[in-house]
Amino acid sequence: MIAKETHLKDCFVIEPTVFEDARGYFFESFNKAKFLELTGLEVDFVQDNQSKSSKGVLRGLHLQTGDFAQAKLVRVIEGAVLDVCVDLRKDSDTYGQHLSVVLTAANKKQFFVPKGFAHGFVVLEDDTIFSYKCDEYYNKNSEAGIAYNDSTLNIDWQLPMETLILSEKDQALPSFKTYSDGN
Ligand SMILES: Cc1cn([C@H]2C[C@H](O)[C@@H](COP(=O)(O)OP(=O)(O)O[C@H]3O[C@@H](C)C(=O)[C@@H](O)[C@H]3O)O2)c(=O)[nH]c1=O
Repeated sequence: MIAKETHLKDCFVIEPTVFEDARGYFFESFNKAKFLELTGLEVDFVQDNQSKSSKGVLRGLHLQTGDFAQAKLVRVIEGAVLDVCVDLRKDSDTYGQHLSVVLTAANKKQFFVPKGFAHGFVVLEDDTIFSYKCDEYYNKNSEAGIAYNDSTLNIDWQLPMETLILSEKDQALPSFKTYSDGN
């Protein structure tokens, strides 16, 4: 397993060691001790989530605030996504900057999104299954988000904007400025 640092502090791209043989493959999808050794971060995951989406579905940009802020370790089990996180830590040198990583079933990459980041992904293949671990429980009242198409963030989602499929909730998310002014 390797953990690659990124330009956003505490954000890591994890590449597991994959053992292939005549039966197929095996890899450790999470190992708390190795994660600590490689990243220096101690995480205590308490909830696992899984979603399935068609090509063009965009989920995000989401976060939970306050006591329910979540760090997430995300990956793709089937299909492919462009995964994006945005640094919303006001004391961070990279506040407002984002990072995009292509996660696929084939590359088996994982993305560690720390607390204090908004997170989202766009689905690049039909029947994509997305899976992630969270270090805090879901709390509806702590949910927040930022519009995926915010002009300040200017995220390249790699698919034509008019083909994207969003939930009603995600279509109503505020701009980066509106969110930042209130938090
Ligand atoms: C996130 C979540 C949702 N739900 C419920 C609420 C709702 O009825 C239904 C679907 O929720 P959503 O539309 O918010 O699902 P979704 O848009 O997939 O939300 C997820 O998006 C990605 C980008 C993230 O980073 C996640 O943290 C999470 O916010 O599932 C839970 O019961 N537990 C959870 O942890």
